[in-house]
Order: sequence, then structure tokens, then C-alpha cells
Amino acid sequence: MYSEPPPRKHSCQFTMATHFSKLPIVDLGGLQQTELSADTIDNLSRQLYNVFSTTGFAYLVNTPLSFTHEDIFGLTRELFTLPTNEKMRLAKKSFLPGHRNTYRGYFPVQPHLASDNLKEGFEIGNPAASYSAMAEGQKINLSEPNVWPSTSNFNGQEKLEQLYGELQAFASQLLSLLAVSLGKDTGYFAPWLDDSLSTLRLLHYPPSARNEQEHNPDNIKLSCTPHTDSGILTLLTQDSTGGLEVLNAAGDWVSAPYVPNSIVVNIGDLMARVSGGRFTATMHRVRRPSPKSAPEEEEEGEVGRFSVPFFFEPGEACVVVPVDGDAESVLYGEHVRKKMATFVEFQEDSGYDTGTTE
Ligand SMILES: O=C(O)CCC(=O)C(=O)O
Ligand SMILES: [Fe+2]
Repeated sequence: MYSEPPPRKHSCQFTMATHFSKLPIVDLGGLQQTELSADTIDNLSRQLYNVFSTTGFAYLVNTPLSFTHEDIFGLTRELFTLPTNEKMRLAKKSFLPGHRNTYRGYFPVQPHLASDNLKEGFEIGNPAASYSAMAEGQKINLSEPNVWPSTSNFNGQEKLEQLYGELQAFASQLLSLLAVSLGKDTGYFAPWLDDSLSTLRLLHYPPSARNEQEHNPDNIKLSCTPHTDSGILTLLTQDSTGGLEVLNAAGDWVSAPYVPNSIVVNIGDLMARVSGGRFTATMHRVRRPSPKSAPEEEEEGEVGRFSVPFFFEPGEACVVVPVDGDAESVLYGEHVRKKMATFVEFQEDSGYDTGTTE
């Protein structure tokens, strides 16, 4: 679903992004037509082809989502301000072995595993998912029900499930346009989405400590190390904190600041591969949020950056065949399991002090 360690500068299995200095904006107002005209399909698929074969990243505006950024970050803040023991009740089995959820749920900040990957997260999949049988030796069940805080503590379940549904529908529309841009019919990739493993991930990056920043004014600190996403595409809602950076072909990190009402989109490894290298899965990273500007603000508690990526993914059993037919096909479940082995949020962390009684 997520990422991999940084390759050497300028080396990539696929097409590199070009020498961009800012990310393009694509206006998706045309998607509001009840039935898309051939002209709209042609126009939007060309624009998407252009951005995904150059920057691999873009801002989407006038999207079909009914949720505003305030709606999304209201829910996100509500979730992360729950008491630690309430959040740890949702922790994945790798953090609390008594729990059944292995793939969906909460992961805490793990400062002693990686100081440049400081984030806590909460992940949900398809609200209708149920447990699938796991092969022997497998520790993670890619298909399992979501876990939720008790309704007395958190009101957002229904809204987050609705957001998941809207993002899945929106990403499916984009996938139809990508099919057209690659010379296929709009429905070409539809079978990929049976039992789709898409993940909605709420993220919170705590700010760095005040003294840490003062002692190292020029030192770049990261909250998320350079990586490419591994699925079809990612739809990211970011708050106005800033910190997201995207690597161009010159090896420069280009900042992707907040654009009001936009969704950031980027291509994942799977789609780059399926496109035969026409699309690029561009490296990106997140800088650690700065400490608050005034000490008196600290009384309000730590804030930092919030972001909500939606990783759009095929089903576990999907055999993904590149459009040109000359590259090797891949079973999506195997692809995602291989990638996961390298991510900090999937590493065992028995040393975590949960503050819970479990
Ligand atoms: O928080 C962000 O802006 C980016 C997160 C990200 O790249 C990821 O989780 O794969
Ligand atoms: Fe990412």
C-alpha cells in the first residue's frame, strides 16, 4: 500500500519525473456532468496523461467530493485527541498481541524505531470487509473488518465510512480516465476493484521539540521518509501546515504547499508498471512540523500536521496485467505484502508503553 526505502538519487525502475518546479493543477469541474460527453472524457484523460507522465503529482480542484477540508480535519482531530488508552484499544496486533486486527486500526508514534518517521495513524478499509482465510505463516490479514472507538467517545464512524465510499468512487472515475488515456475502454480496469483493498489513512505528525529546532536550524528533519506509494494512485487531503515535498528529475525537493479545496493526487508503483513506464510514481517525503511559534501556545497541547491519504488499490486476488502485455503480471496481494515488509508502521514494537491494561 505505501512505500519503499529511497532508491539512489536518479535511479528508478520506471520513468523519472521531469524538471518541474511546482505541481500542476487539474480542474475536474467537467466530472460534474451527469453523463460525461466524449469531449470531456477526451479532455480530462489527456490532462491526466500529461501530469502523470511528467510530474506524477498534481492538485485536483472542483472534485466531486461532498466533504470540505474542515469536515475531514474535524473528524481527524476528533480521532487523534482521544485518550491514548482509547486509541490503543484500536491498535493493530503487532502493537498489542491480544488484538485480532492486523491491518486495520491504529498505529502509535514509534520514536525508538525511526526518528524520521514520527507519525501516528488510523486506517480503515472497505466498511463491508469481513475476515478472509489467511495462508499459513502470514501475519497480516489484508481483508478484515474495521475497528472503531466506542460511539460514546467518537461520533465519526458513519462520516468516515461515507468519505471512504466517496473517495473510492472518485478514484474509480479517475481510473476510467486513465484507461482511456492508455488507449483502452473506460471499463478496462473495472475488474481490478473486486474486493478492493483501498485504505483511508488518517495521519498525525507531531511537531518537533522547540529546543531540537533551535539547536539544528538548518538540519532537515523528516516525519515521513522518501518513498513512492505502491498502489494505483493516492488521493491526499493535507492541512495548511505544509511539509510535503516531491522529488523532480534534477534531484531537487519541490514543496507541495497547501492549496485550498484541493486534493493532491499521485501515481503509485503499480500503475506506473501497468502503464509500461508512461506514468511515473514520484518520490515524496514530509518534513517534520516546526514547533509552535509562541511558548504560550503550548498550553493548548501539541498540534503538528494532519493529512489524510486514500490509497486506491485493487483486490488481493487481482492479477494485474500491464497494458502493453510485454511486462510481467503481478498478483496484487503478493505485491503489497512484499512492500509492507519495509515500512516502519508494520514493524513489531513490543517496547511501546501503551498505558493500557491490555
Ligand atoms: O502526509 C502526507 O502529506 C503524505 C503521506 C504519504 O506520503 C503517505 O502516507 O504515503
Ligand atoms: Fe506517500
